[in-house]
Amino acid sequence: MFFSKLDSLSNAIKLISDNQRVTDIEEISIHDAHRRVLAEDIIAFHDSPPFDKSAMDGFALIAEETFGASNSAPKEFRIVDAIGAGDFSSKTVKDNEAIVIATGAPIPDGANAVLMKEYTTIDGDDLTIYSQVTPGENISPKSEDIEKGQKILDRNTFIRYQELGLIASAGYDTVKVYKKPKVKLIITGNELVEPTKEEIDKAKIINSNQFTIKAMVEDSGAICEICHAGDTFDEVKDAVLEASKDYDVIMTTGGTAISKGDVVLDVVDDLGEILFHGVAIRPGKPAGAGIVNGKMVFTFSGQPVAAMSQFDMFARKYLFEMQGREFDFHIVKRISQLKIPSQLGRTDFIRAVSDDECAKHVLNRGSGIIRSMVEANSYIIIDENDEGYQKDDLVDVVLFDSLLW
Ligand SMILES: Nc1nc2c(c(=O)[nH]1)N[C@H]1C(S)=C(S)[C@@H](COP(=O)(O)OP(=O)(O)OC[C@H]3O[C@@H](n4cnc5c(N)ncnc54)[C@H](O)[C@@H]3O)O[C@H]1N2
Ligand code: MOO
Repeated sequence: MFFSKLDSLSNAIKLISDNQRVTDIEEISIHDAHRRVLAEDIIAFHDSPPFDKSAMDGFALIAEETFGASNSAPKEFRIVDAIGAGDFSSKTVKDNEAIVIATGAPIPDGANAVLMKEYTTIDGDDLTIYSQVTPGENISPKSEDIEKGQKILDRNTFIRYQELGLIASAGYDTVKVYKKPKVKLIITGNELVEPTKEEIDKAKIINSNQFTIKAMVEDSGAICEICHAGDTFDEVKDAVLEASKDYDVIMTTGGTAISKGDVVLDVVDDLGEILFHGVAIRPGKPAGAGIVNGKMVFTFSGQPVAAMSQFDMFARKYLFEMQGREFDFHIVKRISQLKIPSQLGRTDFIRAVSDDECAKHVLNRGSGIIRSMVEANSYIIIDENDEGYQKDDLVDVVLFDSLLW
């Protein structure tokens, strides 16, 4: 595998989407449904509010009886009952009568408005009012928020806190959502060591990909378990085969290039089918993907920045769409503060610091410079048909924040 022919980024993405799978559906408590994706339409079981309710603390009365009331022309009413939230009154309000009512309590029969307490004085059961109200004033009508039987949310809606409130008010204590995909992250490389404050042995490298890629998986709504395989064909093969039985998606890092020991794609080829290996992108050219046991396998580079960029280019969309959630890069236009050279026929994802107007790419662009990803808040994307940009050209930018689950 010598990368003599590279797939275009768009073709590689298409090969993945042609093999898109969706997770099963599970029914979970609404307590656990925050940031999940609905796998059913939500049809309201109840009206909300379920009755005409008072929006203020005050007095339920007949609006027409208050007409003309003012500070200089107060009017007198008689208090005949009092209700708090959770109570209701069995009395019917008649002319010149009022019922003390709390915010949230049901409007009693006969009344058609609530006068706020601030515009009244009380002496025993005698109420003096100093303001008029119009019919319907300070009443939240039944079903103004949700109507029983109405479809209030569509399948595939992402459940934020706002949707949770609506779903609960509609009467759902459980909800059907897409299962979180289970991802096995297989880290290859005998040179890798765990983070340590001690001196690191010669030729060893701290395994940072296990942290970045796992976190990116979790940032895409999925669950990630890590395993460490060695570098040999058999070790990687065992790990991939095992993972393909119990996990929905497999990701590997390392061993994607062409030197001895870069066995990952050989394993995919042996166990299943390679969809692509080698893409006209920078960083991350040796990116690959394949199918083993019906499961998507993403093979990322060992180089930390290449692996993160490859995840963004290929895996994020796959994980989102597995859970019924659409994903596309949200491109915004920015003015490039620097000249950016690129090569025709290759798509570049260039780390950049962008604000509301401008983008400035990070100068140290090596695929091992994790700090460049930390400094950056965005990618400038240079299409394969562009040869780069001059200073002050408008460029396509994707903000990292727009990629998150
Ligand atoms: N002759 C060629 N050589 C290379 C090519 C090429 O086209 N022709 N492509 C280069 C590109 S681009 C990349 S990217 C890398 C990809 O290499 P591998 O995927 O085979 O990765 P490794 O060789 O295993 O490791 C590369 C580098 O990354 C470090 N590494 C590996 N795993 C981790 C980890 N879990 N955490 C942190 N760092 C890790 C590893 O120690 C190496 O330093 O190939 C180029 N070569
Ligand atoms: O992606 Mo490689 O890291 O382009 O050098």
